[in-house]
Amino acid sequence: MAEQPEIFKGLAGVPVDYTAISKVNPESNSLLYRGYPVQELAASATFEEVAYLLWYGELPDDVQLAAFEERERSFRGLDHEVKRIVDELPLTAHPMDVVRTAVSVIGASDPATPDDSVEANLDKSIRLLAKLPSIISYDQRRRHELEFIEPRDDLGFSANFLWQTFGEAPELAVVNAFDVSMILYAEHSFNASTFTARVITSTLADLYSAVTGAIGALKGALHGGANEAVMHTFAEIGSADAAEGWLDAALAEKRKIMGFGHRVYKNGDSRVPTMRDALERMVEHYERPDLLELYLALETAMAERKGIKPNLDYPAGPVYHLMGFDTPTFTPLFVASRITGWTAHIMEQAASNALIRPLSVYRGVDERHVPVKG
Ligand SMILES: CC(=O)SCCNC(=O)CCNC(=O)[C@H](O)C(C)(C)COP(=O)(O)OP(=O)(O)OC[C@H]1O[C@@H](n2cnc3c(N)ncnc32)[C@H](O)[C@@H]1OP(=O)(O)O
Ligand SMILES: O=C([O-])CC(=O)C(=O)O
Repeated sequence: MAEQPEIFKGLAGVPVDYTAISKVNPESNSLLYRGYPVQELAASATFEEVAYLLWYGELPDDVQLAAFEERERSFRGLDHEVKRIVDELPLTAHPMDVVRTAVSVIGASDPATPDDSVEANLDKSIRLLAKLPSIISYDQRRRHELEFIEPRDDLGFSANFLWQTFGEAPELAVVNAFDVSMILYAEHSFNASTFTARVITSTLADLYSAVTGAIGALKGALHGGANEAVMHTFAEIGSADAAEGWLDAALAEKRKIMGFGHRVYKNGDSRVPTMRDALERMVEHYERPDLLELYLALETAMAERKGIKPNLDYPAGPVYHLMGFDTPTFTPLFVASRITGWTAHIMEQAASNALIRPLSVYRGVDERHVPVKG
């Protein structure tokens, strides 16, 4: 019998291409965006600066940043057509389905959709970055029978996002924590949704098609959907003293504990300490020490039972909860950030393309023949 090729299920451990956008290093537990450690960016840059860095390869100077911010702010509004189609979607639709549909509508209405020049793709990317907060806040508010709040062009990305969602001038501490989450979620090499975007781009399909596919890939609980699942877990557990018992029962049922584990990091996610600091600040701000106690109790129990550490979704979920976002809106918040990384990868793939088409090893029934009738 012919020797069977080795199969790498889930492409685990298989390098499939080069990238200059980010470097995930599990050995040093570090993450670099275009060479800069993500912790330094979270401490000293804004999310807009990080978006610029991911797309253009360098941090902007003051003039470049001012021009970039002005452009981003000018695209924040939503066309009537997008609102009309969102309004037609049932409230049973998950907010990720709403975001996916809205991006698809924007792509179908944009005359520049087939233009795959770098300039056109940068333009589409900044438009999507600017519009996603409007889409997400519009959807959360319609579910509470609240009117859409028009974007403000005197606020940065994160402050405006919070303003459009809650209709109150957000406090600086909250804006900062939200901005940190956007920076940390922005980019992570060949994760499942980014790879999906690259596969779609590799067929020469347009940027909107690639982003729509990436949103679908992010929705699943093994990827972006885990930030929502963390809050469901917390609701199920109730309080810190119930965490150990809950975990033992969940593990006995062979359940995956959402917000823990990672395909690449096996000794903790490089982004968690920064996001956990933000969580601690928010717990203090909103006076919810009980939430941090529950967070720590489950983290400790998971370390003891399985030796598995949290990923970024574990601290991000409770931060968004404290800010007042509805739980099903958490993964769309991930989209609002990751649009930067996805589109940077779409442009990188387009610039050095090869159709992505791996092989499979057939193990179905042997060749057979359709019986001749009559
Ligand atoms: C921003 C992000 O997208 S980060 C990822 C968010 N996803 C989650 O939080 C979902 C929960 N986590 C998981 O399901 C996994 O850790 C994944 C999918 C993220 C990574 O999975 P893989 O690299 O395929 O690792 P794999 O699933 O093979 O896990 C290895 C072992 O650890 C166990 N394990 C890994 N994560 C978990 C978990 N969260 N809960 C319980 N057990 C786990 C597996 O059951 C497996 O055990 P076994 O060897 O006894 O079968
Ligand atoms: O890298 C991954 O597999 C998942 C992840 O953490 C991310 O996309 O941020």
